Amino acid sequence: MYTIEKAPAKINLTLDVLYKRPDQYHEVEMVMTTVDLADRIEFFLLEEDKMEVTSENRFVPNDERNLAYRAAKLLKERYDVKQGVQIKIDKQIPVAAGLAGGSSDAAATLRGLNRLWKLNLTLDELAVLGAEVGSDVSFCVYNSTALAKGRGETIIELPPPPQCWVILAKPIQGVSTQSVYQSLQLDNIEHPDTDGMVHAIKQFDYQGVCSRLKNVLEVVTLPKNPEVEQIKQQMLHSGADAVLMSGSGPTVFGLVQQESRADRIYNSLRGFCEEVYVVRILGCRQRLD
Ligand SMILES: C[C@](O)(CO)[C@H](O)COP(=O)(O)OP(=O)(O)OC[C@H]1O[C@@H](n2ccc(N)nc2=O)[C@H](O)[C@@H]1O
Ligand SMILES: Nc1ncnc2c1ncn2[C@@H]1O[C@H](COP(=O)(O)OP(=O)(O)OP(=O)(O)O)[C@@H](O)[C@H]1O
Repeated sequence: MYTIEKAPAKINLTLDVLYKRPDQYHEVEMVMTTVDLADRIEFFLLEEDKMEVTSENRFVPNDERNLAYRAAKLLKERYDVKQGVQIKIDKQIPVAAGLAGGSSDAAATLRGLNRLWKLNLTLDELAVLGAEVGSDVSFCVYNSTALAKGRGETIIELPPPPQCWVILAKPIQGVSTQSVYQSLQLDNIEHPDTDGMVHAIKQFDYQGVCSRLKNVLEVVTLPKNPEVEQIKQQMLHSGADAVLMSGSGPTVFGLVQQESRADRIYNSLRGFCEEVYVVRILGCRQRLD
């Protein structure tokens, strides 16, 4: 028996931090959506009681540190599954990029194994489990567009944003999410207009979405990674309607409506940025195979 799942990347249209919680996490409000840059994950049923995870990507651990492995272990233990699984990750999403690649692999593993092991859990149940693996995993279980609250695990789904092209560019140096949150000064934050962003999405207002892109973690990541600001400026100079760093960075995304402009931005970035992608917004729940 065998099944397959796609694990798409997410981008943050807004990211706000409200306060630091007693559990050391930060209370956040974020509007997130998905794009069609995705890892592809295969799951092979093993009658033997063992789990394996493999990926050709040298930055992805092939052991219990892998978030897909952690998700599988959690599901197996919680539902006392006696069968095993071999998980093969075809990594397409850049690692440590702010695109939730590992979280999306974990979420895809919950969906895939729910089928393979015939557990019949709902997406809502998988999302609750996902929160135990990481803050972004619950969002990735649904693969839609959502307002995320709490430490990221409280998901209020939204309609997809107006369709557009998304140019993603990742500087070489990855970023540690933990160190970005730790370095954030909470007393001087300029907060995004989260309600306005939600309204713009509901109204299908592309300009409204563009004018409200904001991520409070930029103030930490940008000074330490000058390439991020350079890429933002280059994208704007080449015709992007709006640009923002995703998550804790360092990936920058730009939005445009015309394909020709997306191509122009892509070509203008290829000189000084190795990893550049032109993708579409997915933004709604779908069966992704
Ligand atoms: C930056 C974002 O990707 C935006 O979507 C998320 O907030 C981070 O999600 P994630 O990578 O799944 O985060 P986790 O793996 O749960 O946590 C990594 C580290 O980030 C910090 N962290 C994360 C989420 C949160 N709401 N507050 C935090 O302070 C914590 O120090 C934690 O140890
Ligand atoms: N399946 C996986 N794919 C990618 N990285 C993984 C995976 N499992 C564990 N990791 C580890 O997690 C770290 C962060 O990787 P990931 O690509 O998820 O970061 P990210 O895109 O910044 O995540 P987020 O946006 O949720 O903060 C990597 O350094 C890697 O060692």
